Amino acid sequence: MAKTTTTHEAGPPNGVVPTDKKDDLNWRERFAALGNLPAFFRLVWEVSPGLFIGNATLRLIRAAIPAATLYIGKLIIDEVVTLTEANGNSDTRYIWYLIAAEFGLAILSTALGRAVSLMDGLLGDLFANRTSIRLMEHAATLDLEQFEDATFYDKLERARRQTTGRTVLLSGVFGQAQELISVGFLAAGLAVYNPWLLLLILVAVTPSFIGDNYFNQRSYSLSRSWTPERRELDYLRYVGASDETAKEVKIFGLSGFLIDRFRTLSNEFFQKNKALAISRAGWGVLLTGLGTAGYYGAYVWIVMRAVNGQISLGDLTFLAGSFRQVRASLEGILLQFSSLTQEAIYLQDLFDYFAIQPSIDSPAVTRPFPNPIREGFVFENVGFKYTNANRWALRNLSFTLQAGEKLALVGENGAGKTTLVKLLARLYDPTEGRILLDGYDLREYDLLELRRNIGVIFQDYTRFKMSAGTNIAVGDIDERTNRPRIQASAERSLADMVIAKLPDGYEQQLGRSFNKGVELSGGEWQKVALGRAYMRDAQLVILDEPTAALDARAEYEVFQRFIKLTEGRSSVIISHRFSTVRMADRILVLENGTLLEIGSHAELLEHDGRYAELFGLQARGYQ
Ligand SMILES: Nc1ncnc2c1ncn2[C@@H]1O[C@H](COP(=O)(O)OP(=O)(O)OP(=O)(O)O)[C@@H](O)[C@H]1O
Repeated sequence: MAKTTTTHEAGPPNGVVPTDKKDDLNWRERFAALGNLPAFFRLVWEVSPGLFIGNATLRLIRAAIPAATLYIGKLIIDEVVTLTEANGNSDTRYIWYLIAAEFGLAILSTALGRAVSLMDGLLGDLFANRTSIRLMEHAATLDLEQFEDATFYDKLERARRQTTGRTVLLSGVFGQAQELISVGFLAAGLAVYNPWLLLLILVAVTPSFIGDNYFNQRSYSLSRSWTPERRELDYLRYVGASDETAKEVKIFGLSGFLIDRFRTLSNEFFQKNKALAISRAGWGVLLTGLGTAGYYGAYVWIVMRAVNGQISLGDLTFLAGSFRQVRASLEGILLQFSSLTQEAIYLQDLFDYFAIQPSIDSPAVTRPFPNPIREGFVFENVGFKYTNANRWALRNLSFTLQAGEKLALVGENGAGKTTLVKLLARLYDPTEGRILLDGYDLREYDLLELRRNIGVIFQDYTRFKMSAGTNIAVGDIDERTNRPRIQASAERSLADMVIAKLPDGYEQQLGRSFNKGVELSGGEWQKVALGRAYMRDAQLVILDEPTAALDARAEYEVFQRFIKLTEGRSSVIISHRFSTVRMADRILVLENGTLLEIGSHAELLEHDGRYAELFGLQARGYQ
């Protein structure tokens, strides 16, 4: 791959192409999305059954409070009327009990409200952590190729957003259930007086419900169809204001260009959103106006009945209060319902992401990994094409990497060297042909065991913003506390000299993103990354140009040591420096994804083909 940077920094994804446009969801799909709720609750339950049950119980109790409070209010007013009529000749103890009861309910309601939001918060945090962990666990199982696909990235980004936003759904659904039960109590009270009142309420709240649903659907469609652009916005924000890119942004004066692009994109989104928000607000006023009219219609009816002496003053306050509450709660429930279906649809993105399955995996029955490797790796007519590419990155490739052999790969940029290495480590599987290890297809071995036996240091290795010691230990992370081993690896890769100069030595935080972090030079980073190759007891060690930033003397020394220290083990070295390449037992020359020549340095010079030509070119350059 023609790369312009040498390292892979932990930044946001780039590469923005249109994604799948499943943006217009109808009612049926919205209801179907509610089907995600049971799975969601299973996840919440797994997080903490205790908090789950506690939350549900407290909410149930709280649901009964509004109806009880209103009813006690009615009793108080009726009692006041009785006491007034009795002209002070009556016992007032009863009314004090009633007031005490109402006070008790008010205190209970506040206490329960606090307890419930505390539990919501705790559950939400636990859920967010658990989902983030699952997200990372799942990402670890997926194919490298899936990460290079823009549609996949959109899914991943939507899923990532789910990890933090789902607390809203959590309290939303619990709150809905609580409100529904609460409405049930109040509605029962209303129905005793007149069931038609309930029908009137339903008619009054329906228009605004339909309106809200419609607008929620449109805003979901808008936000979803804008996923790629939002990713681009994130990316622009990152490139425009990050320590990683600041150098080039300044030198090339890119900030104007980046800001213009950001402004154009964000403004376009803002305009679309604004249009939607304005029309939503306008319709909202009209439709809720209808609801209000319905409410006052019923209110007039209740007041007239009280005036005519058909119901008591207490009944009047109870009915008017119940009516107002039922209407507000129903409106809330219906409103919440549409945002609930919306949340449930977003949830679909999370489950979609978890449903993605890797295609590169271990077979059900695996073959024991050879230790030691006896015959080596055999490429049999191997061809590979990247999914999104229309040309073959490798084609008709047949050769053997013998056990214990040191093989160098040579070829121009884009010839397919890195791709070949990725096939060896099963980051991809061949599109055509097969790769055998000791006579059996690589796909027959356990994937993790294969990877454990292969150590690769890529040219775009990751500069982890962690300690120097950890940056070496990632070569075999289980050994991260094994300081002698880390030190031995550092000595072998010449990183020990780099680390000796750091104030905190192996504990030194690297990279400037964190407090007290120290930045290394390109060559120093490479020496640290090279240490990873020595951490692992791999049978095949691959170095994909990890020495490009080293000075000539350091590279020579690194490879001298490498050849000596990996004695008896197979290795593959990719380098554009022929002084390094010639140290290998054999050299494989790739051109446009095909094998041009293979042989030892002497043989290839003798052959006087492309290798001899390139070698001569570089040698002359030094004369
Ligand atoms: N992830 C990818 N998706 C699509 N095409 C890719 C991908 N990676 C590499 N390619 C293409 O495959 C071809 C071979 O790339 P590869 O990285 O193997 O070359 P290379 O020989 O290692 O090059 P270099 O010397 O520049 O590192 C190139 O044409 C490149 O554009």
